[in-house]
This record gives sequence, structure tokens and C-alpha cells, in this order.
Amino acid sequence: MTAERTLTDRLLDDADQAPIDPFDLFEEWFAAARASEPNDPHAMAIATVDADGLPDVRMVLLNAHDRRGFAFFTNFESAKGRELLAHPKAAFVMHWKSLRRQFRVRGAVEVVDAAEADAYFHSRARGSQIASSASEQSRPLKSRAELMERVDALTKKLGEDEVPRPAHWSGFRIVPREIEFWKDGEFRLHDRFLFTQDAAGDWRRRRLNP
Ligand SMILES: Cc1cc2nc3c(=O)[nH]c(=O)nc-3n(C[C@H](O)[C@H](O)[C@H](O)COP(=O)(O)O)c2cc1C
Ligand code: PXP
Repeated sequence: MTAERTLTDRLLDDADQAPIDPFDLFEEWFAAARASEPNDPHAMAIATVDADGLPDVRMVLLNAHDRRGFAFFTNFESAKGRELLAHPKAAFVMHWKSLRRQFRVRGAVEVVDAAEADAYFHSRARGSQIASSASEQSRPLKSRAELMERVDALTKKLGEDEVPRPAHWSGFRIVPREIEFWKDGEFRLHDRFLFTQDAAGDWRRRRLNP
């Protein structure tokens, strides 16, 4: 009996030019990362640009994904929030050290709908919901004590009530235009595959030089 070939096996086999769906391939790589990374396999660095075109980058967590794209949740009044609302395009990268693999996406950015943001917000630990309400993310803070006072005041005020999702806390979805899968190779002879969509919306892949 022969073992079934994975999508990764097929990707690396230049003789196999049948289509591979990049979202299915992502699921395969993400599952491998979840099984082998010591922490935060869903961490990604997301790059934006500010009003001067100056790039900005920081880690966020990939907390939702499907065939529409890759979403993370944040404060829309933060630096990244303001940057993305003004310039709704982004790139992100995930690096799974344990696998020596990299996953990159570039594309347009859309805001997730309110129902999705509510569902995700309320799935988080209550303390994290309160923290997101209390933190004026990216704005100067006089002291940690000031933040903790806001957390305590809000905790007291809410009692047992549900924490309302702040109007300025929601999710951004990166809708891929380009997707790249990278796998480490000996002597820097890595394997790289760039997926782009053709006019019909089908995903094509090209191998790139490392
Ligand atoms: C592993 C990791 C995951 C993070 N995930 C998020 C996240 O999902 N959302 C978020 O708002 N900040 C997250 N942060 C904090 C951001 O990196 C950043 O400090 C914060 O969002 C403010 O960024 P900004 O000033 O560029 O908007 C994370 C930090 C780390 C190290
Ligand atoms: N917001 C902030 C400020 C974070 O630091 C993180 C994760 O570090 C998140 C949101 C996303 O994680 P979670 O939704 O699991 O709290």
C-alpha cells in the first residue's frame, strides 16, 4: 500500500502541475505548525503604511480564516487601525521556526462584519475583553497604575454583565492577491511558490528562485 501524497509532496514535485488550492495548502501547513510550534502558531507580522508611506509592522494573531481571507482583531483607533482604515492594503508573514517554513500574503483589507466581531470578542477571556475596553491602544499612557485603575473601574461597573464590544474594536480581513509558501532548503536553496489569481479567478502557482 502506498501512502497518500500530501499537497506539500505535490507542490514540491515539479512533474505535478495539476492545480493546488492555496487555501487547502495553507490548512495543511497550519495544521503542521499547530502540531509542532511551542507557542502561538497563529502569530503573524502584519505590515501597513502610514500617511507618509512609511511602513509599520507588528505581530498580531490570526484568529479567523476561511476562503475569504485571513483575519485578526484589534483596536481600530490604534496605529494599525488608523493606517488600515486610511490605506486598506496590507501584507503579513507567518514564520514557523520549528518547521523552517514561511507563509506570506499581500492583499486588500476589509473590515469583518459586526456579527463576526461580536462573536469573536465574546469568545475571548473576560479579562481580555475588559482589557480591550480599557486600553486606548497605541496612545501614550502616563503609568501602568492609570491603566489598572481603568481596568478596575470597568470591572466594578460591569459586575456580572456581559462586556460590550467597544465600537472601535473589530477585525480586519486580508483578502489575498498573492500568497507565497516558502520552505527551507540546504545551503539556502529554498523552495518558493507564489500563487496568484488569473482573470477567471483560478489560482496559479509559479516556483520562484530562492
Ligand atoms: C504574538 C503577539 C500577538 C499579538 N496579537 C495582537 C492582536 O491580535 N491584536 C492586537 O491588537 N495586538 C496584538 N499584539 C500586540 C501588537 O503587536 C501591537 O503591540 C499592538 O497591537 C499595537 O500596535 P500598533 O500601535 O502598531 O497599532 C500582539 C503581540 C504579540 C507579540
Ligand atoms: N489584542 C492584544 C492587545 C493582544 O496582545 C492580543 C494577543 O497578544 C490580541 C488582541 C489577540 O489575542 P486574543 O484575541 O486571543 O486576546
